[in-house]
This record gives sequence, structure tokens and C-alpha cells, in this order.
Amino acid sequence: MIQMKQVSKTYYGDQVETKVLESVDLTVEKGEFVSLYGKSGCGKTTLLNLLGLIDTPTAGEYWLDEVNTGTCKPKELAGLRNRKIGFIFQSFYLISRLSVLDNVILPMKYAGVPRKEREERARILLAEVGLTERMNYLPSRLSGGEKQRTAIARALANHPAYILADEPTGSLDGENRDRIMEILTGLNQKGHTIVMVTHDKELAGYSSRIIQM
Ligand SMILES: Nc1ncnc2c1ncn2[C@@H]1O[C@H](COP(=O)(O)OP(=O)(O)OP(=O)(O)O)[C@@H](O)[C@H]1O
Repeated sequence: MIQMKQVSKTYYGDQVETKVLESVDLTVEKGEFVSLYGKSGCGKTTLLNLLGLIDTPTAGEYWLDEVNTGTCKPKELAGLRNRKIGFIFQSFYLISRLSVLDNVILPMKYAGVPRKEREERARILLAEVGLTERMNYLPSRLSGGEKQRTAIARALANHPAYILADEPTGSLDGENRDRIMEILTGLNQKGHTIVMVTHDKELAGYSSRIIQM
């Protein structure tokens, strides 16, 4: 379960302070599919980065599965992130010099999964997103939808309970968008908790709860 209590985030730049989140209380139960919905600049990505332990709040508490993340050392946070969270971004962030298969294998390497097991699992995940025939391609040879399906397989590599998606269909056309949303809905039905950032009302409609920011 995700629990934020009175979480605030302010960015401090050269002589400028940007207060983005103020005293946010948020609970996401296991198995929910939640959309963070709102206009550009309202802080959706900021909130998702806090949830994904990519960034830390300036005030308040963030509890992830009974762990008060504010008390964790950087190494512990990295461990939590690796074990529990899968990230999907609008611009995919695939590693261009690695094949599709190796992109999916990489997070398992970091998590210390034995070589044979990580390759087997990557093949299964890529089959699940319909990419068996693209396994040895470099990302530059993939379509946008294929890139995002690779990123989804990679996000699933370490069996994360939580999937955090930041505008996952933002750079895709209608058909690919529907396919990605079907995959996310299927993952939610299998038990993954999903938090998705979107500014698109129709996409927010796929989720079981919309949080208007
Ligand atoms: N690293 C940073 N340093 C300073 N300000 C930042 C930083 N990251 C974000 N901001 C500011 O915080 C505000 C919220 O940004 P954020 O990206 O969270 O919004 P968003 O709702 O995801 O927007 P969009 O839909 O356009 O992606 C913006 O005004 C942005 O300029």
C-alpha cells in the first residue's frame, strides 16, 4: 500500500523557489488502478517521481508497504525501487546500444538474478507483449508502440507490485495507444497496482479512480 501523509515538494533553484506540492495526503490500496489527472505543470510528474522513490519530499512522510521511506538510506531506497516498482515513461528511455532482449534483462542483472533465469524471463515477458520477433532488434529499429511494449516488459522484469506510468501513451497514435492501455488494464487485473499520470480524460477513464490535481 502507498501512503503519503502531508507531503510537500519545493524545488530550490538559483534564487527561485518553486512550490509544487503542498500537504498532499494520498493512499493507494494494493490492486488499484489510479490516474493522476490534471493540467500541464500541476505537479503530476513530481508526485509520480516521489512515489517511485526517484525524488524525495521536502516535508511529510511517504510509507510504502509499511516502510517509512524517509528513514531509509539511499541504498535501501534503491533496493526498494528495484524490487517493488516498475517505471514506464512517455519517451521510453530504452538503452540504444542494447537489443530489446538486453534492455529487458538489464534490471534483472542489477537485481542479481542468475543469467539463465533472467534470459528466460525476458523472453517470456517479451512474448507477453507480442515482441518475440523483435527481440534482437536495437530500439532504433522499433516503432513507437514497440518501444513502449519493450519498456513495459522491462518494467515488469523484477515482478514489481507497483507500476508507475508517466503519460505512457503520450507519443503514440490511436491504435498503439489502445494496445498499451489494454496491456496496462490486463496487468492491473493480474494484481499489479498502477498509478498513471495523464492529462487525457479518456485515458484516465481506464483507471478505477481518478485523482484530479
Ligand atoms: N527539477 C525541477 N526544478 C525546478 N522546478 C521544477 C523541477 N521539476 C519540475 N519543476 C516545476 O514544477 C512544476 C510541476 O512540474 P511537473 O513536471 O510535476 O508537472 P506536470 O503536471 O507533470 O506537467 P506536464 O503535464 O506538463 O508534464 C512545474 O512548474 C515545473 O516547472
